[in-house]
Amino acid sequence: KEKVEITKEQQALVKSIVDAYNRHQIPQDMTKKLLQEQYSAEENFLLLTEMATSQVQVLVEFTKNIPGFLSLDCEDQIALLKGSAVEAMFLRSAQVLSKRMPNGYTEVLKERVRNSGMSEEFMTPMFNFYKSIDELQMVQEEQALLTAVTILTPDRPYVKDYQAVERLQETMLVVLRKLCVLQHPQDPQYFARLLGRLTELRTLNHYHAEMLTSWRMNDQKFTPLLCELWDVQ
Ligand SMILES: CC(C)NC(=O)n1c(-c2ccccc2)cc2c1CN(S(=O)(=O)c1cccs1)CC2
Repeated sequence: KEKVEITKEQQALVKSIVDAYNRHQIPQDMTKKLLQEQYSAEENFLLLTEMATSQVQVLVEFTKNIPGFLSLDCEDQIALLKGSAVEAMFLRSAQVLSKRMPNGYTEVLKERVRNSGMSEEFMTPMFNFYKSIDELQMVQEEQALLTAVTILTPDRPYVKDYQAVERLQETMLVVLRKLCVLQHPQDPQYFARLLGRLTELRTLNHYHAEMLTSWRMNDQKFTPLLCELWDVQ
């Protein structure tokens, strides 16, 4: 039986990342707004725009707290944020949905997302992803570390110092694997399943790019931040 030990410094690393992850949550009132009275597709779209824009700001703050991130080359920091923003948004969305919310809230939230002018063809992969994350019932340490691992993916476009990013990601993966072994002793495949979600997440990048071009409401407006991030308009 493998004896898994988390070192003091690894504990400190997890603590700083989880604190950052909890400090930088999307304002609850935003998700509550989605739960209030019946909205039209246009209003749902606007709410998602607002939430996604807020999520990008939250993502930047969270990323700055990943130990070692700010020591990376500045242009690589931008390349990592730009390259992981969509995946981080879908991961955060899945984590919002897998939270224990008062019964019925989750369904209402899903209904609003479904009725936001998005083409049906993207609903299936997106909701399949949400379901596969929910099934994992991740604890907050795993959620925070998985988000950090996603951001620190070295093979994003325009990353120059691949090795530096790979070293940081490796540090996160070593700790995440230990946490999974300790948290899910009965499921030795848990860590592997967690990494499998990252592969599924990458496929959503492709759908997202098509989503943007195929948005049914032709007069939809994204915020300047989202346009900058996604190279649209
Ligand atoms: C929690 C936040 C980050 N999630 C969010 O904004 N969602 C959610 C979502 C999922 C579960 C619960 C609550 C919300 C579904 C979708 C988005 C955003 N995108 S988007 O960024 O492409 C977009 C931006 C503007 C128009 S469309 C479309 C799909």
